Amino acid sequence: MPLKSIDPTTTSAWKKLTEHFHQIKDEKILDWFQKDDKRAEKFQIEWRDFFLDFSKNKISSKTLELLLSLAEEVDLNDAIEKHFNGDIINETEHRAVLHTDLRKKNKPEEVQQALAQMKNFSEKVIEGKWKGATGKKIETIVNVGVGGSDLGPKMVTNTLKFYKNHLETHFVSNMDGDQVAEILKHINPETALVIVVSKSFGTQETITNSNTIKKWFQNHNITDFSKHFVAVSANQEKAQEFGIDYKNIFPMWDWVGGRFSLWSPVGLTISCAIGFQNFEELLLGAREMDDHFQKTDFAENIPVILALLSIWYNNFFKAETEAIIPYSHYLQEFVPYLQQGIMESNGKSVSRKGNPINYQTGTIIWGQPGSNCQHAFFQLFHQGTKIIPTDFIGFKKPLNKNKKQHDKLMANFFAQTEALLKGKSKEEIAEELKYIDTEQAKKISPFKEVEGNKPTNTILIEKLTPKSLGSLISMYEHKIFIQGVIWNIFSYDQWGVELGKQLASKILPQIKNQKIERNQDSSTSSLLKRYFS
Ligand SMILES: O=P(O)(O)OC[C@H]1O[C@](O)(CO)[C@@H](O)[C@@H]1O
Repeated sequence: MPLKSIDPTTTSAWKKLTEHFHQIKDEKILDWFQKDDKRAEKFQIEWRDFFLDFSKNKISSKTLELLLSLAEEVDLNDAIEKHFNGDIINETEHRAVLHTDLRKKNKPEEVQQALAQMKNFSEKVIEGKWKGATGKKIETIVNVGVGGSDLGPKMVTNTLKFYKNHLETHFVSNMDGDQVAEILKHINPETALVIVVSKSFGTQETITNSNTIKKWFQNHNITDFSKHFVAVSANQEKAQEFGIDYKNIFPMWDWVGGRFSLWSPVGLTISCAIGFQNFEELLLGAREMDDHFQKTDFAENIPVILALLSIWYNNFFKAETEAIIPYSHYLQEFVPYLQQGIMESNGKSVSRKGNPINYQTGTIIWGQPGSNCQHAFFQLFHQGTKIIPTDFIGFKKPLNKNKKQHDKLMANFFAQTEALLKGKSKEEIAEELKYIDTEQAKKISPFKEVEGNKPTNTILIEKLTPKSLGSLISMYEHKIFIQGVIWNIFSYDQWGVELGKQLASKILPQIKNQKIERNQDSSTSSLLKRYFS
């Protein structure tokens, strides 16, 4: 059964939220804290090794109640059931959306087989039993893919660097040949293994980069590609046509979207880099979050609460962006990964009935690890004019036994959400400036004022492990789903991306033939002329 199509703005919850917004939009979160010493307790969720504090938001109990009734009115429960049941909820591609099946307890037979194949392969590579064409052990893995076939494996491999074995890992994704050239400069073809990841096996970037690497092997007199190339694809035929041995092809399925695929054989590089057991832990963490999402009341449900808060800011406060700030340097690639997940999924403007919609959907996601970003863009958070709801993600325990330094990092983590909440008042500034000449103090005082009242969520996790990372990724995956359901859009297609691909395929022959096509806009034509000259 397809998802229901309910325009959220026609629900009574939406109307009530609109009225409610006008009543509370200028209130100060800090005043609410002062009036209610139980506020933190009211707006927090403890789940396993996760703790979510969402009390530093522009919400009252009434707001939460109305947001929860919005979820009920659009029948989120029905959507969750259809999602996990494997109904065709990706209607425009006529597909089920079942990345959750890759990590559930009783996995489908084909998934079990693929996992066994991954385990066997990664163990062979790690233990040095997989030999290159000249008989040497594999030392370097090169993952070739783009979008979901790159961002997921790259993010997890790099985030879990602490758990990595001796294998060196590289990721080639860009059409820009400089990326692959720089990587090939530093690796030995005799000990390199390439994992070509492409669900379609037709993506220009991936095929071009793979061909470049093939040539590089040939230039080094290595022609037995079966020892140096494996592929992950839903298009086994095309992978074989490319020259990959059929025994070296791992499956992918049309019911797994590229940006949700790291749990499948797309995660083969992860499994090689951190070992299959850790890969299984990652799946387990995701499964536990799936269970939490599926079975917990909305009021206590982490992904539901995060999704509703985001809708509150996006659609009522008209916030245009949302930031995600992990206080762990290991999570450097987390935001670029989520940018694809969130923006490719929910950057849509047509309802599930096919009509244009007149309200905002997908938020713009950005961010970087703290504390670096405090010295980069946090000034704009504190004193800029924009509202930027932010998720702060931190870990209680450090991985590299340097507790003192971790305490300093975490002091910054807690201080930032406090500063964003409290700001700095005129009175506090006057007190600070009392020893300065009064004229000068008066002059600089307005520049030092910090308004505060900026919304944040704090997600505090016990420790960065494969399992907790699995839960964290799954948490955001479900947030994407919930928001798509409420916004009444299709989250699992990406037709917009196709247009650029089509136009590039028209421009390339013009470049090759140095000949401008007639029916093209004059800007593109003149740019091409300049490129030719
Ligand atoms: O795995 P493939 O088929 O090469 O596709 C790569 C990426 O291209 C897209 O289709 C569009 O950017 C993504 O959704 C996908 O992750």
